[in-house]
Amino acid sequence: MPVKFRKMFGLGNDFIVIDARQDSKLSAAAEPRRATALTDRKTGIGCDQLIILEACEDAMCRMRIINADGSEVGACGNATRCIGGLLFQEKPDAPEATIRTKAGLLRCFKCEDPDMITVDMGEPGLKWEQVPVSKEVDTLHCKEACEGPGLTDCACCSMGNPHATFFVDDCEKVPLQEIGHDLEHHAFFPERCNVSVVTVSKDKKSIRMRVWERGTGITLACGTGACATAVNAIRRGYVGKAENYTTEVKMDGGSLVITYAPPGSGGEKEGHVLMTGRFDTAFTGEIPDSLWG
Ligand SMILES: N[C@H](CCC[C@H](N)C(=O)O)C(=O)O
Repeated sequence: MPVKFRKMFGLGNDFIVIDARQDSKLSAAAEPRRATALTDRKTGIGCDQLIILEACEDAMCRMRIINADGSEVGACGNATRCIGGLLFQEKPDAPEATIRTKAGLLRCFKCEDPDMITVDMGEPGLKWEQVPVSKEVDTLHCKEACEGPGLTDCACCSMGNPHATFFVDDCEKVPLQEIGHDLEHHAFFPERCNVSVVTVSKDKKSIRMRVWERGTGITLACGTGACATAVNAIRRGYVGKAENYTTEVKMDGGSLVITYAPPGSGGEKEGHVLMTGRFDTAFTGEIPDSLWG
């Protein structure tokens, strides 16, 4: 029986989704050899991440995230919106959609626009050991990894996966394709990292972001990266109470609206990161036996 999949994407960040909730044997897709065969854009079906849904006792599903290089990781914001949308299509009257990942339990909420989802991405990890980075530093101002043209100023945090945000005058000019791999693998990041180069708009209402993703390379959008960028910009005071701790993160594939009211700032969700944006389903298909092996 051929294995079915859905091709979904969030702002151009694209996913092969395999639903193993009724057949746990399909979790075999997570094996690195099979995962990389599927994600390969030349010889496979092609995607940034492979997403596997599994049955879960304390959530509507478990979501496993495998990067294009076969590495399994803890969080994927764009995929979380896609799976949240899928769960609401299955249960339209559910007040929320819950997804368990390696990083924790995520709650998704419907928006007025049926193609949009809001996700409570939980609390960012702000301590050096939470990111993680290799030594005790102030994660808001890290000089250690600033090795690249124009990179002098980095802030780090975890969204269930490690992120480095480089604030620069003009992120369009950063040669991310050339320097992304070395930054991802910099010794300062013992679990590697996702790298964003960002420029805050003059009116403080938005942030332009380009991203090199751990285990995948440059993508059109990164949900957890947009969250990390907004958290680090708010921590630095580039966006604040006047903007209701909300900013728009503009990526190559489109924008996400992120709210992060820091602990003690008031508000029912203070300390949590809320991400709102589109999700799309492109098509469904069957995996050729040659790729499943
Ligand atoms: N490359 C990331 C996983 C996917 C994150 C991204 N696609 C998102 O939307 O958050 C990592 O290794 O942590």
